[in-house]
Amino acid sequence: VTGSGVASPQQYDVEYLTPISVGTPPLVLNLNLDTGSSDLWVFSSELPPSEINGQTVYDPTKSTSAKKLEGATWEIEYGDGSSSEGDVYIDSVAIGDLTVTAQAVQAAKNVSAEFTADTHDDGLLGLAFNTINTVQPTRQKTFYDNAQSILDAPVFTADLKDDAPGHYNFGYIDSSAYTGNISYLPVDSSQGFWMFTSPGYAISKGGYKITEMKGIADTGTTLLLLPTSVVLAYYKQVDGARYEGTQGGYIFACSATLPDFVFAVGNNARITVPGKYINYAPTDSSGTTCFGGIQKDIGIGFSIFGDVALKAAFVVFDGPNQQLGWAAK
Ligand SMILES: NCc1ccc(-c2ccco2)nc1
Repeated sequence: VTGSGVASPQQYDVEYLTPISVGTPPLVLNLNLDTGSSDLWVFSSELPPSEINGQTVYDPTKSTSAKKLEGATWEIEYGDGSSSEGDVYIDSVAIGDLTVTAQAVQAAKNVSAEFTADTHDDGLLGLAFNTINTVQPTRQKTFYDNAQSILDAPVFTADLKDDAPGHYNFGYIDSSAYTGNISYLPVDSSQGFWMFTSPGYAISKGGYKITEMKGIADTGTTLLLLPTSVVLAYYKQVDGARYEGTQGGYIFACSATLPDFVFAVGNNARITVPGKYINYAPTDSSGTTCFGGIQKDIGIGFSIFGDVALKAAFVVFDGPNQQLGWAAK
């Protein structure tokens, strides 16, 4: 079995939403497929109406295949400070032609203001490792983990694009979606993430710098968060760039020319993030000052290769072999 879902960018590619069917009759929810977390949670009929603002809600009483997981609860907080909590149903979940009949669907009873304000996002579908699922007393498996045994190949791929629809594919590698070869790196899943180490980087035509960057491939984070030394070296190449505390990051004139950022995948493969992707978005409606797509990974303990980096690549997530594949496209 294989499955494919389109990944549609929201404004400024802040996140990508994929239509997923839940329950019987199938209810289509637009979810944020997030390789940086492992909970599948959805806006639900159990929320106070004040916390719903246009989202489609899952009502388990209306799904003939829903079964309450008695006594199970969940609560999660994300790196951006957003959070949600609720209870759990076992129901059918499908992405394209791929159906998992007994998937834990975490129904939200409360969501933070950031989620209420994100009117097009009906929830998240976690694609990291089961060990960081938050359901208590018994943690639940991710959609990908449940699907592995029926997939043609036990992998999924992320093909995110700059201001254009891409795809998440399950069970196969679409050889028409990338160029050259796929270079595979070992994954350290001990913290529950798709964690890998890049041995170095280059800035535009600058020299290659050997410096280990341990980071996670995280489709649920918008930006590329890197070690301070690398970030300083990058913005040194951008005339007028400066760290603006009130904005919480590096800003520059929207008219600035931004160099490409190249990171190494193993010793002889490279992924080039075009400078255009690093001119992330205007900081205000005047469009004079822009916010950088590369920022510091301060306080996290590792780097985060978020959408700004991932949309420059075709990425293979291989759980059984604990490896990440990277290809240009
Ligand atoms: N890195 C996981 C994640 C994904 C989305 C969100 C979010 C907040 C408001 C809308 O969306 N927060 C965290």
